[in-house]
Amino acid sequence: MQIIRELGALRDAVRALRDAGQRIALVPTMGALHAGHIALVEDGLRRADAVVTSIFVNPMQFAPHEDMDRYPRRERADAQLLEKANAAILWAPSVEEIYPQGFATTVSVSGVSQVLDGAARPGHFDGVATVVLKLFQQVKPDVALFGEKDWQQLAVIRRMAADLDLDIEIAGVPTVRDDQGLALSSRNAYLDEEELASARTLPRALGEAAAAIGRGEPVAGALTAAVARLAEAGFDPIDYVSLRDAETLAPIETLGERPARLLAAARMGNARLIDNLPVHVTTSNDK
Ligand SMILES: Nc1ncnc2c1ncn2[C@@H]1O[C@H](COP(=O)(O)OP(=O)(O)OP(=O)(O)O)[C@@H](O)[C@H]1O
Ligand SMILES: CC(C)(CO)[C@@H](O)C(=O)[O-]
Ligand code: BAL
Repeated sequence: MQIIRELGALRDAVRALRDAGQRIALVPTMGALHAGHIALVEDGLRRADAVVTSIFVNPMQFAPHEDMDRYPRRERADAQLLEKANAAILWAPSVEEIYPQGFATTVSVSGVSQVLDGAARPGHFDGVATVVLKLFQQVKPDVALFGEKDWQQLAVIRRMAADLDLDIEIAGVPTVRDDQGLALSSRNAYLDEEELASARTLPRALGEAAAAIGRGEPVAGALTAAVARLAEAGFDPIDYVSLRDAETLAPIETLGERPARLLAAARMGNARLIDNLPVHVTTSNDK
């Protein structure tokens, strides 16, 4: 695996892959890699011949009070994991390489960027869209893979790709969870054992609410019960637990024809955690 830090070298390496007839997948990350990231690389290798993984802790998507400075950084271990997963290139640029002096452009996807995490973290998705479009321009992948754990991010990127006619397939990869259902996340490293145990209430509360709504119970009651469970487990603040249209993220009060998603964000200790699940109508014949 090549580790590349400069744009000129990246362009040369990508061109060489393309000249060799290879289809290219891009997996953008912020590093501190875990099995969720590796699932993206593995899926990339099923969809393309060569995977480029980027590691870049993007200052533009962090607010000044957020955890940019203490975000876990462990490039050496990350490189070993990627090598083992058969990634072709690790693209690990510096902040100056991505945002040189004078950088002045922002990509802003309205609507889907402004609700939920976009409301809780103003400007966050502008930072994500801007850096992802830059990564797309740098690597020019055939396909780019994103985790469903960050469901809203995936929706923002799909919207951007459609709106800007990007000729790149955007693939969502199912959330990888630990054996008790907690979504793997680099920020789980901020939790001690006790907090980790409490954090596992998040997928359980979402699972129960999704099942209740699927059975036809009132949405508002199911959401209120989930919030109460999270509060009891020690989540504070609970930014949202909300039923949304899976694509537009518009609020939903009753299940209809379009796919629905239940999304939540809440803080446990020093970690702000997010999670989401699909919500399907079930009948008494369903298991
Ligand atoms: N558990 C997971 N399952 C599948 N994909 C994941 C998982 N966790 C992260 N990803 C995906 O990996 C990509 C890079 O995410 P990122 O580097 O921010 O990791 P993270 O674990 O989500 O970190 P954070 O704790 O900062 O949210 C994103 O597309 C994200 O959705
Ligand atoms: C997509 C991304 C790499 C952009 O910085 C980041 O938001 C992430 O890791 O999910
Ligand atoms: N995984 C999303 C990146 C962020 O929280 O900034």
